Amino acid sequence: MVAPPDNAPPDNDVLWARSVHYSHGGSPGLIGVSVGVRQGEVLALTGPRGSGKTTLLRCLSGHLVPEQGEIWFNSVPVHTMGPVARERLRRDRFGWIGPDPQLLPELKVWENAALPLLVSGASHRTAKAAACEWLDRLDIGAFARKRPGALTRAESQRVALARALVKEPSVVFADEPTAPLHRAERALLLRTLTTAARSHGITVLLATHDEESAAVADRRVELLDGRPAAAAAAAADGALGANGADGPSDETPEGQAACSLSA
Ligand SMILES: Nc1ncnc2c1ncn2[C@@H]1O[C@H](COP(=O)(O)OP(=O)(O)OP(=O)(O)O)[C@@H](O)[C@H]1O
Repeated sequence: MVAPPDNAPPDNDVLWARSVHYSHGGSPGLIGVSVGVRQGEVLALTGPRGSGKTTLLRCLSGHLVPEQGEIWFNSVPVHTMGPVARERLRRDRFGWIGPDPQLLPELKVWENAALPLLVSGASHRTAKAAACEWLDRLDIGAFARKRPGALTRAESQRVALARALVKEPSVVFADEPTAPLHRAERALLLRTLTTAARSHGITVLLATHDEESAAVADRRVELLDGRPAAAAAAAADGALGANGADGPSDETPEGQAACSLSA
């Protein structure tokens, strides 16, 4: 049997990143971030506005290609994939929900929820059945035949959640999904997301700057100024010296690098 290379990602991490760097038109977005997520885990990415949460989600989900570093999904390198393969990966294995539901007003609610299946070529009947099942689970089945314009913001966000879950993806990326909601609605959406994910073995990466939202996660990773919070604090203290903030963690084995982000 051939031993895996030393730099291979751990088998039990569904998503794994090492020393990811990304800048937006020259201004740093991520500086040497490493993280691993296990299958079925709900991981909160926390940190203040502008700390790099969205940029990290977009790198992990293949929307953005890191300038340096590695991203692996189920031991397959994402950082070396071309745009078509990344697009296919996103379509087939990932779900996404952001702060804005972004429903198509001309489609019925069930059609919005079924979109990921419809664009993948599923039959109308299969897509409708799956969408209606998720809408029922999210307690909005009664709106299936309405247009999004008839829904409240909270109901629309639940449709967006149904759309993210309808293909039962491996990973759901949730970028501040509760941002537009009141407190009670926030709790309901998060409970629904985590219950659905846990019952279906779906991994969730939840970016949030809200402490109460982060509390639903199994584990959390805190970012500050595009770095792991601890590294950012050390850099601010000048404690990292000439190596720079990402120097030491870049040199560590993967496990240590990923764990350095764990709470
Ligand atoms: N498209 C962009 N162009 C230029 N700079 C950007 C762009 N997107 C993000 N940035 C910058 O990158 C840094 C990280 O932003 P990011 O959106 O990833 O943080 P965040 O923690 O998700 O913040 P928020 O909670 O406000 O969305 C910030 O300094 C931000 O201003």
